Parts: sequence; structure tokens; C-alpha cells
Amino acid sequence: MRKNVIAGNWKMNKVLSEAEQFVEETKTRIPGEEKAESIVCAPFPFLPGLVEKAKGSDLKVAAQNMHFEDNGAFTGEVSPVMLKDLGVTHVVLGHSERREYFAETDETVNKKAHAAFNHNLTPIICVGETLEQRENNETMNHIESQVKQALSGLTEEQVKASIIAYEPIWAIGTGKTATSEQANEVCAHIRNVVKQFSSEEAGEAIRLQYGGSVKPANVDELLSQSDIDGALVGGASLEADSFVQLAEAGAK
Ligand SMILES: O=C(CO)COP(=O)(O)O
Repeated sequence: MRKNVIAGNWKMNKVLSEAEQFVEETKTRIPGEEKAESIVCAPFPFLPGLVEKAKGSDLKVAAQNMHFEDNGAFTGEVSPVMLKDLGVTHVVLGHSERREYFAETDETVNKKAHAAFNHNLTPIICVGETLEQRENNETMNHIESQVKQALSGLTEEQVKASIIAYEPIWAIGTGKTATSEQANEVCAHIRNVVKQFSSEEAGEAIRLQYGGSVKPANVDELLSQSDIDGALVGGASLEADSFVQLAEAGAK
């Protein structure tokens, strides 16, 4: 039985006081970790403060990106060693916004996935197709290629522990949610790809989130699907009440 994982991706929003207030307001209201995992993916400057505030609660704190090297001459970058040292548990890798605006590639996502596991961080690996790819019936091939490249060289245990977020680019921030059938169809495909690529057990164990205009009003329907094990939520994760509702849906 896979445990749902609900992650709020704040992207480039909030200031520190707002971020800390959010954690204060949510940390005692989210479901216990044994029922569902609840994560906030916050901008780098907030991470130490949020880890401190979330201590002793079931709320986990994630970064939205990182470099794949441990340290070195990479001005402006943040390493997995730094994140681990702060008490961060998860890291979002390969979000479509990073692929589009910051030259993230399947190759760097794969290097980062290895680096995450080398430092005991759980990667939330994002994949997804453009509207053009969907209209040209390229979705399944594109997703398969992204998944295989991201997971390349990981051990079976690491694949089992990974989280993949299926985020169709046309559904991000647009208010257009994929139908639960569309989302589940792609997640089922990802699971099959993982089964063939790694093992039957790894395919059964890996958790798959859907992301793209998820909100309290549509989360139940999405989570009721057989191959969807959580949500990666942008806009609707910014308000404490809305995040708590999403986290509660994960525990149903
Ligand atoms: O990109 C997303 C989460 O990573 C989805 O964003 P929205 O929920 O705002 O559509």
C-alpha cells in the first residue's frame, strides 16, 4: 500500500515572515505522517527557518532545486550537502519551469537524482508534456523518455524510494486540470515503464504525484485514481487552509 504524498510547491512566492507563519498555522493541522506525507517546497532562504519551525511536527521541508556537485566554484548554486545539513528531506528536480527557463535537462536531472540519494534526500522528479506534444500524440513516448533518463543508473531501492510528479505543462497555473482519467492514464504508463526499466516491485513501490491546477475541489477525484499517489500543488498550496485541506485529502 503506497502512502500518499502531498507537496506544496511555493515557487518564487512569499517572504520569510509569511513562510514561517504558514508553517505555524499548518504544522499541527496536517494529518499524521503515518497517514500521509505533507511537504512544503520552499525557496532557499526560508529553508533553515522553516526546518526549525517544523521540528517535532509531521510537516517536511523540501527545496525546489539544487546543484549535483557537493561543493565548488558554482556561483549562485546550492548543493545537496548544504540541504542535508539544514535538515531538508526532499528536493524537487526537473520542474518544467526549470527545464524551460534555466536549461535543466534530462541529463542534469539524472545527475541531481544520484546526488540526492548520495546525501539521503528524496527526489521529487517532475516530468510532463507540452500541449503540442499532447496534440501530436507524443505524450507517452515523451514521458517514457523523461522517466528512463531521470532514473538511469539508480539502484532498485533508490527507484522504489523516488517520487515522480507527472505535471502536464499545459495544466500548470492555467486552471486547466487534466481529467482524472488523463492523469491516471499517464501515471499508469509511468508505473509500467518503471516496472520494465527496474523491477515489478519498484514499479509497485514508486509513488506518483499529479500536478497542474490541483485544488481542494478536485484533489479527491484525482487521488481516487489507481495510480495517483499524491499531488504536487502550486497556487493552491500558498494559503494555509487550502494546504491543510489538500493534506487531509491525502490521508483519506
Ligand atoms: O507546477 C506546479 C507544481 O509544481 C503546479 O502549479 P499549479 O498548481 O499552480 O498549477
